[in-house]
This record gives sequence, C-alpha cells and structure tokens, in this order.
Amino acid sequence: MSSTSPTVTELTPLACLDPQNKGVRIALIVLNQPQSLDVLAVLWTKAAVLKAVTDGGVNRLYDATRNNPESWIPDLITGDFDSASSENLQYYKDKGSEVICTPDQDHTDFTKCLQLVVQRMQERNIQVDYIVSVGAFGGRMDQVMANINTLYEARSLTSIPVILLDEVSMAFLLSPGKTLLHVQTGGEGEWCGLVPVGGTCPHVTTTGLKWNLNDQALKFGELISTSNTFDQSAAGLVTVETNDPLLWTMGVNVQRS
Ligand SMILES: Cc1ncc(C[n+]2csc(CCOP(=O)(O)OP(=O)(O)O)c2C)c(N)n1
Ligand SMILES: O=c1ccn([C@@H]2O[C@H](COP(=O)(O)O)[C@@H](O)[C@H]2O)c(=O)[nH]1
Repeated sequence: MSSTSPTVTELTPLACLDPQNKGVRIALIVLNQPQSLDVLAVLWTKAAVLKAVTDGGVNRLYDATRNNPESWIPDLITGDFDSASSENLQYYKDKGSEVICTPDQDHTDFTKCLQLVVQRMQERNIQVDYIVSVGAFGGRMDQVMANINTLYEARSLTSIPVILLDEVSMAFLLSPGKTLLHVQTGGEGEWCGLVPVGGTCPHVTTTGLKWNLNDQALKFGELISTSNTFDQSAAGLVTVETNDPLLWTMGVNVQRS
C-alpha cells in the first residue's frame, strides 16, 4: 500500500494474483473451503512470505496439493481443531509447521488466525502489502458473514489491507477517505460492487464505474451497488470516497502463467 497524498490511499487489490508478480508481498491465510490449486500456486509461490492455515484449512490444503504436499508446508497452523484431521495436522507438524491451538469460542478461527499472523509479522519484522485469505466465500452463510466481520475486526488489528478471495470473487473493506483502486492487472472480472454491509454509508462518491455515485447514500433496503462494472474509458482506475467503511467487491479471473 502506498499513498499518493495524505488523503488518498492507493491500492491494486489483485496485484497478488499477477503471475508476473512485480514485488508484491502477502501474508496468506488458508480457510476451510475447497481450494483452487491455480489460485494457491500463484499466491504461495510468487507472493506469500508468511503462510498460515486455519483449522479445516489443513484438510483443504492437503487435498489441493496431494500430488506434492511436501512443497506446500505452511509456517503456521491455528484453530480450535474441531475440523482439521489429526493425520494432516501431524503431517504438517512433522514437516516443521508451528501449530497453535486457539480454543476461544467468541471469535472465529479466521479472526484468531489473523491476530496471530499480525503478531508473527511484528515479532519477525515481516513487511507485507496485503493479507490475503483464500476460501472466504461459498460454504456456510454464517461463515461468509463472519469472514466479512473479520474485515471489520481487522481494522483494530492492522493497517495492512485484508483481502477475502476465492477463484471467483474478492472483497475488502475500504477505509473512510478516498481510495484509488488500480483494476487493470488482467485478473479482474467484469463485475464489481460497493456494499454497505456494516451500516449505512451516507456519503459515497465514485469515478471509473459504469454506475457512479455522486455524494449518495448506500443503505440496505434502499440503494446498494451490485452488478456494477468498470468504465472502459477510465484506464483501469476507480476512485471511491466514503465517510464510513464500505465493502468493495469484484470478480476474479485467475490468470494461468
Ligand atoms: C453471541 C454469540 N453467538 C455465537 C457464538 C458462538 N461462536 C462464535 S465464534 C465461534 C467459534 C467459531 O469457530 P470456527 O472454527 O471459526 O467455526 P465453526 O466451524 O467451529 O463453526 C463460536 C462457537 C458466540 N460466542 N457468541
Ligand atoms: O463454510 C465455511 C467453513 C469455514 N470457513 C472459514 O474457515 C475457518 C476455519 O473453519 P473451521 O470450520 O473451523 O475449520 C472459519 O473460521 C471460516 O473463516 C468458511 O469461510 N466457510
């Protein structure tokens, strides 16, 4: 993340999926949903400097990489361990993964894993541009909502943007202020959306979209911006100004190298 001026945050949300990685560094968190080897391969081998897996994510990682699991050993495995198979946990432990039990039942395994990832980065002085969690959509609706809630919780844990990702979609939380998004890595799908999931966003202004907003309110039950798309004349640049945190989401097209 960099800033073009004190008030504009500049981000390339899908820089981490570019097979020609241009120096982007991420911390990766694998969640308990089926994993795409294409997505994992780009993130794991080209961008991830810290790799974490939470609970049943170990089964998903093992399944996705079963032809060559020894090349996919995470740095950190966390969770309350009601989903990870003991064989898979033992496999990664034997190969050197740090395994930490997080039994607290007031936060999800994802939130607790994120806390530990942030802690490890601070302890080891690891700098990353993004924290990317894969397997964040699909599966249980309560878990999808909890994953989005983790984005809100993350605001008090780290200033590093936290991205939810799968093979089809990505989402992250825009902070109050103005954000300049680069959406021309080649990995973006056609659709995008601005979803005021955490509460009404009374003042939203955008550029670079087909359906722009001009100091308008986004509110469930009234207006939310879904099935939006990019203005092709905007050179892959989108700006969003909001006074309140606002969920940005867009399609993903995995590029194979
Ligand atoms: C008000 C309230 N509702 C629900 C819960 C229950 N709860 C919230 S987070 C959490 C842990 C979830 O763990 P995770 O491994 O992420 O999900 P699981 O697959 O076990 O459902 C639990 C049990 C709670 N503590 N408080
Ligand atoms: O349907 C689902 C199930 C899980 N997740 C995410 O994975 C972690 C770990 O899940 P466990 O069930 O504890 O193995 C969970 O905290 C969620 O973030 C999901 O997104 N959808």
